Amino acid sequence: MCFMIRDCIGLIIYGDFREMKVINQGVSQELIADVLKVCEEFYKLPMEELEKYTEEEEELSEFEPNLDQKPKLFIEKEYRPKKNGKNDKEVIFWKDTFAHCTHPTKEDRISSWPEKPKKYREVIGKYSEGVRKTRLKVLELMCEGLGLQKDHFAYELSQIKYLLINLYPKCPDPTVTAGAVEHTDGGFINMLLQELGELHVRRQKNGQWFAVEPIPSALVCINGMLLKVISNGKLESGIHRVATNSVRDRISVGCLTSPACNGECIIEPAKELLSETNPPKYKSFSCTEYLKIFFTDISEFEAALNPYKL
Ligand SMILES: O=C(O)CCC(=O)C(=O)O
Ligand SMILES: [Fe+2]
Repeated sequence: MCFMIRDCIGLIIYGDFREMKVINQGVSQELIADVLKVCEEFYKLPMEELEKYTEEEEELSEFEPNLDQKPKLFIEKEYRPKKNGKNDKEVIFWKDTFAHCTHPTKEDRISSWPEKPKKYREVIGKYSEGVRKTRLKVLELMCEGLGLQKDHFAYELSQIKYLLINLYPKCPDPTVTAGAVEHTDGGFINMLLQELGELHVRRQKNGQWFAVEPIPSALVCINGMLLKVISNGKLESGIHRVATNSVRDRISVGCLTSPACNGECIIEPAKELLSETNPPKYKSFSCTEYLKIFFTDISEFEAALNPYKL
């Protein structure tokens, strides 16, 4: 289904509203091309340069973005088989990820971003600002659709803006590797820039997977689990996975929006949505506590929500 809505943002929405693409969204095609170029150049830097951002024994699953998050690079140095927690099958993970906070784009924060490639700070700064505006708009539209105040996600709930630059190197045998195994994202919304396909999402109704074809200058929005909580189950979280390919390196850039992880932020179904006929499906919980479960329990897609279900 594809339709245009106010302010010329176009949303291409897949059946059950868990994934959609945003077009005409205020981040120009030139800027998108610059972002992909600068990300590609980043990963081509000499290893000594890249290693400035790696921390020994750091696992991707352990990261907890906070406002002071320094840039970190998670490299699959050996690309060796690991267990996929969900079904215990061995898969070779085939992805490196460079991650850092992007907003507010304060001087001291930007000074921790890479100085190389030369245009990294300028291009990523511009892009994150553009995506921030689009993301606010999309969240406002979701509020409108749900019947919430349009600033429901503003402030504390969307304090963390996190950028993930994923590199999936071309792979000799895509049948034994996974770019990303099936998962749901933990925050509210992930706005993804992808130049090549390989992203697949799963239909809730029949469990079938289908490929999300890239559209130049479109961002793919994936609902995270917390959106399910705030909407009291009305919006589903998007289950997705990434395959690898043997032809070209693939780069994707995710912009995640999550609540503050300062131990104080409380997540709960929006009170305006609750009634006798729509009682809360989740109790209130601390975002920090939830994230700990999210990063450790991968036994089910939504395992992190289990303790809070009513
Ligand atoms: O590379 C992609 O298309 C998706 C990456 C992803 O799932 C994520 O950043 O959470
Ligand atoms: Fe994801």
